[in-house]
Amino acid sequence: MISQEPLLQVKNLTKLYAPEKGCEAIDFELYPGEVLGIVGESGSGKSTLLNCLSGRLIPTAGEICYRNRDNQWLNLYALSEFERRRLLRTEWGMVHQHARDGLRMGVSAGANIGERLMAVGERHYGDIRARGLQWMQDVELDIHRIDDKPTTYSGGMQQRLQIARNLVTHPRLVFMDEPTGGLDVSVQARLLDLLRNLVTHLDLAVVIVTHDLAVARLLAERLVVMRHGHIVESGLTDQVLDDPQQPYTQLLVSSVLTP
Ligand SMILES: Nc1ncnc2c1ncn2[C@@H]1O[C@H](COP(=O)(O)OP(=O)(O)OP(=O)(O)O)[C@@H](O)[C@H]1O
Repeated sequence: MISQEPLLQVKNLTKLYAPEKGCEAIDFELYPGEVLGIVGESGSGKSTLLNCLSGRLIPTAGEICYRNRDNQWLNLYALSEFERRRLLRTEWGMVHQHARDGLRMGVSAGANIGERLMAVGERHYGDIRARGLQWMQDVELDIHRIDDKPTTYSGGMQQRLQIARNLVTHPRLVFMDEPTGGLDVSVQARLLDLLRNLVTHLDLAVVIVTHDLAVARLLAERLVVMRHGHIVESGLTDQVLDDPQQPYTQLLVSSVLTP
């Protein structure tokens, strides 16, 4: 359900490494429960934008405002780094393309899920363990492997674990960077199905970066198309993909451009 007040407001956001390298003058709003896809060819600025949005890369100009659980508007880069990190652990989640960037590989799967709960103040070992087991089930991981380290998991399993670790604290907003990239096609399809169900079931707001338009079509309600650091087209996913207005989007959709 999309409510009237946005969760995130992005105004004139700019982070440039060189002319047209990075992102420039980005404006959009994200509503609760909405999945926004950011698509574009390699080097168009998708990751730069996502890193700014998720509080991990300080922009050169512009503002990102987030409405928190207490209904207060926070200006992301007016917060201290400590407060931004706290948001990422509590109200937000971040699913990286490479699970090793989002997991602690040296501790068990159960600890990977449990430490997120501890970070939001849970202390009861039995409860933390029970929720770890439940989440392993929810992402279709074998619960008998809860004490194994992620290094012994396959790529697809690691990605499921990373998703469980992120969602266990019931974030309101999750950033995803190519969450199915680098996986086998069959593993990708099952993971996408799982993600779609979780996003709907938990009513999550998501910003997802992908160069795969099939992933965008399946998960995102709305798309922004980036080129050379700018948004060249945006709108409802079906509209953008079925009836692209801009020549660049037309090329992208007809797969003339390689990712
Ligand atoms: N730390 C950096 N220093 C200098 N230039 C950078 C840096 N990070 C990214 N860039 C440049 O900014 C541009 C946008 O990069 P970005 O990673 O945001 O693109 P992308 O759309 O996410 O690409 P991909 O799909 O390949 O990940 C590229 O030209 C890249 O080389």
